Amino acid sequence: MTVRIGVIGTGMIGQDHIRRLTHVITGTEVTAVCDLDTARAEEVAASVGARALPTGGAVIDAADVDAVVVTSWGPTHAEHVLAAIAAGKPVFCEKPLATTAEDCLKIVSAETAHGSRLVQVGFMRRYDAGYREMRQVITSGAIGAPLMVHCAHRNATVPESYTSAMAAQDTAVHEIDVLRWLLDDEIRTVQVLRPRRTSKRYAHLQDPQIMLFETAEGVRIDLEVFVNCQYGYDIQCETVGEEGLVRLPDPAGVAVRSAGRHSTAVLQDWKGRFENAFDTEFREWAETVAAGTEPTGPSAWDGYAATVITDALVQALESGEIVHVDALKERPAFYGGASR
Ligand SMILES: NC(=O)C1=CN([C@@H]2O[C@H](COP(=O)(O)OP(=O)(O)OC[C@H]3O[C@@H](n4cnc5c(N)ncnc54)[C@H](O)[C@@H]3O)[C@@H](O)[C@H]2O)C=CC1
Ligand SMILES: O=C1[C@@H](O)[C@H](O)[C@@H](O)[C@H](O)[C@H]1O
Repeated sequence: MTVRIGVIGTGMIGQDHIRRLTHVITGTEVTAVCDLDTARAEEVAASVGARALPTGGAVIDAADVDAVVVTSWGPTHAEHVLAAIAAGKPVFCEKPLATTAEDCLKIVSAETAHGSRLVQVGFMRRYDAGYREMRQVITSGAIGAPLMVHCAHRNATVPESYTSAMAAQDTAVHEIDVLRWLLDDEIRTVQVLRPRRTSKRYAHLQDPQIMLFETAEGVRIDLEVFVNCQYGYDIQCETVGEEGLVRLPDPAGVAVRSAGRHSTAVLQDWKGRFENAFDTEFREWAETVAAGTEPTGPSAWDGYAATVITDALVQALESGEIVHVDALKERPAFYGGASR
């Protein structure tokens, strides 16, 4: 069976996912798209033989759409995800699930009332081969109980519209999800340290930031977010346990020896770094849609937890204090039972 997909939002990542669903993944086709920029939607639709429809609602309700991909701006996600649940259609929503915890909870309630999972959130790092292997090592017990995790999330540059709060909402949100999943643990406190600001970027921006987390099990996590590091896109993660450690590999690249130097290239953006992860993410999601089974990736609950924790980080950035993530509710049985 070919899964017929409707895509809401044909901007940067929407176009990348449409390419993926058309040319990389087998068993999927994009049949309908929409965008506020109708000319862009028409152009993208024509390039893959799809129809451009006027609104997200029209895409969701279309008879030739079996499942929906939401790649519009974050504040519009909740509306589209809720409409897809009301239509009983599987929906893959790029991060964030919603920009407020309240909207995330509306989605959780709607999905729970529907009675089975329909929503998957686009936290693609769970599909990265390195993170998957790291999780296997941790769960196998090979390094003993995890004690500390050291992470870095560096982007070469960001546009001027990027704000200090986005270091949590847009960037660290990926670590928040992948760390909860890696450790099978919940983040309970957060703190943000403000190092000297880089002079290479905008005066309004606190960059870099050091985020500190403590989990329910007492694991301490430090995360450097530096979104104007200049030299490239660099993701680091090292988990230290009682009996050893496991470190994320750098992406493979040829080693060049020339002019007295031995070097390998550093990737420049997330598209290249996580390309294989995005492919696997969509392949596995489409398989569940084709089989009529529940999605197995990050759930609406994970989307909710990520939003609550990023809210706490923004509060911690402003106050300089340790913030307890008290707002996070207990995970319902529908999503796998009580979190710690
Ligand atoms: N997983 C990841 O690593 C990444 C995820 N993202 C997420 O993907 C989403 C989209 O980001 P980009 O593609 O970078 O943004 P973008 O601005 O390039 O594209 C968004 C598109 O959505 C359209 N749009 C906005 N509201 C709409 C609505 N109600 N109906 C139809 N179209 C609408 C806009 O006109 C625009 O063309 C964001 O939520 C972002 O956080 C973005 C980059 C990487
Ligand atoms: O999701 C992403 C962007 O929105 C964000 O701006 C970047 O910092 C992340 O590295 C990327 O994965």
